[in-house]
Amino acid sequence: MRYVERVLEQVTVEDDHRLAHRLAEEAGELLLKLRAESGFADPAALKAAGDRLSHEFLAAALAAERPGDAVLSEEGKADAARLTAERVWIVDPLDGTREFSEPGREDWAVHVALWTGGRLAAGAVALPAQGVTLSTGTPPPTPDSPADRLPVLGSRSRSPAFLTQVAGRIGAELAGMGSAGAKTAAVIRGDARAYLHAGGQYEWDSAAPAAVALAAGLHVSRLDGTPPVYNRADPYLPDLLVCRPQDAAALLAAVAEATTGS
Ligand SMILES: Nc1ncnc2c1ncn2[C@@H]1O[C@H](COP(=O)(O)O)[C@@H](OP(=O)(O)O)[C@H]1O
Ligand SMILES: [Mg+2]
Repeated sequence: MRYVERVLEQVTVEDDHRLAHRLAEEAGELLLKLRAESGFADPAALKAAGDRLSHEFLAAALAAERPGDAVLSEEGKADAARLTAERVWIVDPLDGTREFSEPGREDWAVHVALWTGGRLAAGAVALPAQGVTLSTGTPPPTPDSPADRLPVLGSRSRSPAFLTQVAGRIGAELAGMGSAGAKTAAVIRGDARAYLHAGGQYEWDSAAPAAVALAAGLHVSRLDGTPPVYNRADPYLPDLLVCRPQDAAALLAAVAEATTGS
């Protein structure tokens, strides 16, 4: 390949950070507009329309901007090419779908992450109703000494009971919030002590939040302490811990205690 062609084709990791940020933000703008125009009279229709609108935008934008890359999306799971692809975008067009359909709630997100070389290389979590997008290109600083008595966050609708016990182990209460992205963002910004999830989830729910949290220097693991692995044949990834590194050992020990009784 000639030098000029090679330069023209080269996509840097900075470009990927920027693209993740821009696409998550633009999908979020479409979702805000949809929410404003549709109202909340038919929550099921609003959820379905939001999922579809954001998925179609992201799928078309990724096909145009990165035609050689594969996509794993909550709304388009059947792309088998991803299993042999070098670069895979892992996308949740609307995370916190339930909260998106409820008036006044800000705990919903758009997730865009890039997996390559066996790891998450870029990602963005847009929180459109909060006017914020967190991304790996410019990871936000995490406060060194967050305020005492911050809650540990879990699913608003599906947190298993043992997570209350786990939060108690570091002297915190478990509070409910929608969306894996919104909960992870709250930990990054110092508004919560940790995000704990168990009982079921998929790669698209946690890939972009994990990418941003790792870039911000936080601990991200499964509840058994191992790193989450992305772009597997079965995208089921049922549990997650995001916290400050200094809280990880106590939280993981509390999970082990609560789940094995040891
Ligand atoms: N037990 C479970 N099984 C499968 N998915 C789950 C789950 N609990 C939560 N999730 C998914 O994880 C995301 C965050 O959940 P929550 O808001 O409850 O914390 C949601 O994604 P979607 O909103 O994209 O469906 C939700 O569907
Ligand atoms: Mg989701």
